[in-house]
Amino acid sequence: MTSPANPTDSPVVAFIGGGNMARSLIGGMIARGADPARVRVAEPVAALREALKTDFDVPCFATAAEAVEGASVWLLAVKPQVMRTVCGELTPVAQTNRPVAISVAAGITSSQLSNWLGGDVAVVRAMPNTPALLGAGITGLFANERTDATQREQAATLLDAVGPTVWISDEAQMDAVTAVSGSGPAYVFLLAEAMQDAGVKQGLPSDTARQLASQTLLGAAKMLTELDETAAELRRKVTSPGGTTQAAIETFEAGGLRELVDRAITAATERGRELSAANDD
Ligand SMILES: NC(=O)C1=CN([C@@H]2O[C@H](COP(=O)(O)OP(=O)(O)OC[C@H]3O[C@@H](n4cnc5c(N)ncnc54)[C@H](O)[C@@H]3O)[C@@H](O)[C@H]2O)C=CC1
Ligand SMILES: O=C(O)[C@@H]1CCC=N1
Repeated sequence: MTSPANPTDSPVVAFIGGGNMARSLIGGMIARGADPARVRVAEPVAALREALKTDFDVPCFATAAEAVEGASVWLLAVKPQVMRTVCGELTPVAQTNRPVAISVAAGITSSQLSNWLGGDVAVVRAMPNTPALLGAGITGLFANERTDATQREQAATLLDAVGPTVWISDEAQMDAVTAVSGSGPAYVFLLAEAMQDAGVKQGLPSDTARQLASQTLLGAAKMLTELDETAAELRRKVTSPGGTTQAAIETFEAGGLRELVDRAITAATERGRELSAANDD
């Protein structure tokens, strides 16, 4: 988080839900200098509250109503399936205090969130990912028409603490953002698992295979983000004609990797739409 000249200039942020995604965001914010006293967390699971207190020294509460006391920014980080109930608990205070509600929930739309919080509420949808924990996340953002410039700035500043942010002007695209970058780390972890397992099958010790696969993914990601070359160009530079890479790439292409990735991302995008539809009246 950008360090304000006076730490009390930063808004008090209430996290509703202290699970995996909240933990990644809180960890990233604290590592970048956010004041733990200005981050409040509602989490019903006592063990998760204890871990958040121990690791980040943030005040934790069993209920959402306690956590939002004095908070002008709410970060809703519960599962899509329980979002409506959680918003229902917060409706009176949302209508009185007029916070900006930032939701990281997949699929749930800004109009659903605004309605569930009593109507006419400033809502920002954010789709971060778990590399946020290491400050290496990326977040897609969408703001509804009720948000003002200060609230959009607050949302962007909060998420900028854990990696770059990208504003989306068409809310319908948030499901595609979710499918590419929200869920994306899991695809990379799946690839890492498969590379490690295949390396072990070819005779490498497990630790060695893990180190080789992990550092290769890190190095390739650094080239993708730091060099001014496309993924296709970088791939071609590894692929010597008639060499080992060509043998592997041809196997991937023959196996339909591109179509498989397309089908996977289409399925994730559609699941986002279903999560929204399942929560409509
Ligand atoms: N895990 C990920 O990589 C990402 C998750 N998201 C979104 O983040 C949200 C949370 O996902 P995860 O952190 O993975 O799930 P999670 O299950 O780890 O965390 C949700 C937490 O909410 C708590 N909770 C349930 N009812 C509550 C209530 N009434 N008040 C306060 N807290 C309550 C649960 O005890 C749980 O710890 C989801 O909506 C998901 O779509 C978005 C981007 C990436
Ligand atoms: O799997 C999910 O639904 C959430 C949203 C993006 C990553 N995890």
